[in-house]
Amino acid sequence: MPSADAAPPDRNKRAVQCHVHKFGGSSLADAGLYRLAAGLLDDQASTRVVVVSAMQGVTDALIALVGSARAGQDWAPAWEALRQRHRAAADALDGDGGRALQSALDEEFESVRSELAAIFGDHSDAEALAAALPGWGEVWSSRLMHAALAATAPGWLRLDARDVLVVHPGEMGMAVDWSASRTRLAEWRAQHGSGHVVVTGFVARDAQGRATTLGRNGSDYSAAIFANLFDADALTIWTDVDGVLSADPRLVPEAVCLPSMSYAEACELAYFGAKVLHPQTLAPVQQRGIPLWIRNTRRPHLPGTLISLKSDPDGAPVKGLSLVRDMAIIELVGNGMVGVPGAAERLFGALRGAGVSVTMISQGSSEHSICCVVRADQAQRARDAVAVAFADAIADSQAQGVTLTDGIAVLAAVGDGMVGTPGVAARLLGGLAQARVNARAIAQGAGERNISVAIGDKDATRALRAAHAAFWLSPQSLSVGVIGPGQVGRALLLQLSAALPQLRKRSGLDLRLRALANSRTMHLDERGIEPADAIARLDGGAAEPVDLERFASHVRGEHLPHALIVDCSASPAVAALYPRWLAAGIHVVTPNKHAGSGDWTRYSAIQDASRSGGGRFRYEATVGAGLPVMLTLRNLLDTGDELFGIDGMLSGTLAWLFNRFDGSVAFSQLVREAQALGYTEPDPRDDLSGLDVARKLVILAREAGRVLSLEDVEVENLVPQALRAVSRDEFLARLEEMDAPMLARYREADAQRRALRHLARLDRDGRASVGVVALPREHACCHTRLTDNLVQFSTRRYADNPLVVQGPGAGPDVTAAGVFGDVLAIAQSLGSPCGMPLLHAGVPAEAHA
Ligand SMILES: NC(=O)C1=CN([C@@H]2O[C@H](COP(=O)(O)OP(=O)(O)OC[C@H]3O[C@@H](n4cnc5c(N)ncnc54)[C@H](O)[C@@H]3O)[C@@H](O)[C@H]2O)C=CC1
Ligand SMILES: N[C@@H](CC=O)C(=O)O
Repeated sequence: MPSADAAPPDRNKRAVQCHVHKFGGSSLADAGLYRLAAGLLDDQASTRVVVVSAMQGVTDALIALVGSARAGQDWAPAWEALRQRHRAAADALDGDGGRALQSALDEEFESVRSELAAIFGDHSDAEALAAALPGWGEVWSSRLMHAALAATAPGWLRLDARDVLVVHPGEMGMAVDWSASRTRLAEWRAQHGSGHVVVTGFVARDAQGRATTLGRNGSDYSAAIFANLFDADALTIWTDVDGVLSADPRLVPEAVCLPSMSYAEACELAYFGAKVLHPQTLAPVQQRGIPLWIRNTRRPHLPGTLISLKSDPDGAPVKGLSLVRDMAIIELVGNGMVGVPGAAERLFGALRGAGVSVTMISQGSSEHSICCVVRADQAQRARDAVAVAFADAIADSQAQGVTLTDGIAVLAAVGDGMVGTPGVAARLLGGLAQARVNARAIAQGAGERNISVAIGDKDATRALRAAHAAFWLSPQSLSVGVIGPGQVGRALLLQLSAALPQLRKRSGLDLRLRALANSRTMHLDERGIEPADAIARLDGGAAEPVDLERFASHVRGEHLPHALIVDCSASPAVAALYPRWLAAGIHVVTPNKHAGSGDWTRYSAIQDASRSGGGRFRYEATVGAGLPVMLTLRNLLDTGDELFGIDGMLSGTLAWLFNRFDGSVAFSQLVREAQALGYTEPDPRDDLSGLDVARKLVILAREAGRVLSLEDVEVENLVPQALRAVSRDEFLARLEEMDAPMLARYREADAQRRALRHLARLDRDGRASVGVVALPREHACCHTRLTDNLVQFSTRRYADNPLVVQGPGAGPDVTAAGVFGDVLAIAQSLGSPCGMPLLHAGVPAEAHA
């Protein structure tokens, strides 16, 4: 684009003299929207210039009309439909204003009818008419906008850009003849005055005086050209998005609207696929330093994005990410190219000759190969041209050949803040690596404003989301799924709901509940569910039948850096899925004891998957609920201590029952109370049979490196034989059958001044046992309260006087707190790879209409 004269004026030094506003077709779909647009021009600029696109869909309709006329088809019905649409809008906008607007439109529609007839009849002017005809939409639109504005304030002028704007075809699209256009505008203003003006976008005149258009996206370009010609202080492009977003929000739900960016950043993003701005648009405003706002017509209360000389000074290294799909890599490999001048020139000369545009270039310092990325639809042509150019070198074996790899996309990270900031590429490539996306080629210019990575097109969305997460989200962002909102799961959701705002604020921990499942249904949510409302969703219309495979892949997602599943069920079937989840990189936290105490092969698979770089596995709450039992054991062992034995009380339910049971209240009634308080397992027989405690002992023993399984534990079962095999409901109905034997046992112990306590023991030689013991009343275990667990670790360091962990060992709240602690431990261990600031500024994309 040829240079516009005049240096950028200092626009901060004076009040706004002239503000150019541009409305796109999406903002001008009907009469109501014209009025809405007119109502937005409430700035105090002394001159307001409004550049309009055609009504939504009209340019496409005109192009289709030209196509029909060329093909000899009947174009009249479509022409009439277009006319009626404009008449209706004119009627609504200019109802009482006489016939002036209608007759002007009628006259112009008649001109279009004649032009279509000429194209249909293959008149000698047909080509020129066909090129200019799509521009009529802007002419009509300017009339409608003029009517809408005239109703709000008098004195609006209307300028047909074809009267002043002179253009000629250039290498990069239509180029402006600035001098001729400026002179013509001055003449026009001298003739019409310098009031507020409505201008047709998209249209112009060529050097021969023929009407033409600026090509696709030409209306934004027109607005920038007129901002330059009017020497405006500001240009606002009103559109249907809130501004320039950090990434395409259809692909990245987390995309944010950027408050500001530099021309250079906007240009890079525009070149690399951000649809909101065409690169050509920027040059006329950049040359005169005119600030450009992108704002949403339907949400004018939002500030939009300001594009100006300066970048946002918030220090964020990357402003936006863009993706170009449907690309291919052309690679030339050759030993004979090493150190030989001119190979690159020959290659790019060949591509130029074939009319192929190169999007990205990458060459290793060995010069052994050079690759470039081109559009897929030009790839074969590009390959053939390079093969011909290097035919002699290939014949001489100086070059090995030219390869074409299709199915490529280019992901670009753009930002002025990248200049001189170490670690940007590391974060980008680290994000891609985490999402298991392979970088096929990488390019960064010495300008350091853009890092481009060629990737497989099938990975494009995943890559974009991963890269976005790497720059915009806290590295401690976790996508969370919760299974089993029963007693513990519910308590956890409430704790999450209460703690999350503070956690986010104080420590940058960003836990997003995105999935919830019970044994029947699940609810998956892309953006995140408020935990306190989550359970209601399982019964709502958005719930679906549970499918834990889909559940896990949703939680794993692609746009959050980490994923975590919390299993609050007591299901062995769910525990069986842990190895797969961990291997897929999903962290697992659980109070479910089946994984830690179940089948040895599965236990080993879980530990292996976790150790070999998959997700992390934490299950502190399986023993002692919220007490730091496992943590204490791990610390002892990790610091070199040696475990001799473990003994104590490991059941909250049994501790509570034996603390309360004094013969005055039936044992069965106490069991029912314990169940109602949420202390028991879903089936209380797991507690009463000693199985639950046996599981805990196995978990601790394995944590200490012992190979112990449930079958190895000697277990005393308190459940009468007749109740062991019946259903859970029948067991609960017949609970009273436990009363007599338990009362007898209590009386026998009481007679000996002893108290009943349920104890677990793991010996130095590996023997494990659990059961009820009548202890002297002075024994430490008889001085516990409520659900207290008491766990004694005898070790080399704590040989004479064991280390004791004591406190409440059951109940939804304390268990949930233990689970939450594990979640936080994992989240806190996920650090930023290179410690650079993230970009938090901006309006979240969820705010988008
Ligand atoms: N209650 C307590 O004090 C403690 C409990 N635990 C453990 O916490 C877990 C939960 O206990 P509670 O909340 O008391 O049990 P609960 O019976 O109240 O809740 C279990 C939940 O798991 C869901 N569920 C069961 N099978 C499922 C499957 N196959 N798929 C998806 N969801 C399934 C159920 O729908 C229910 O929502 C158990 O593993 C228990 O051993 C651990 C320490 C203490
Ligand atoms: N039912 C268990 C709950 C904790 O694991 C118990 O009572 O200890």
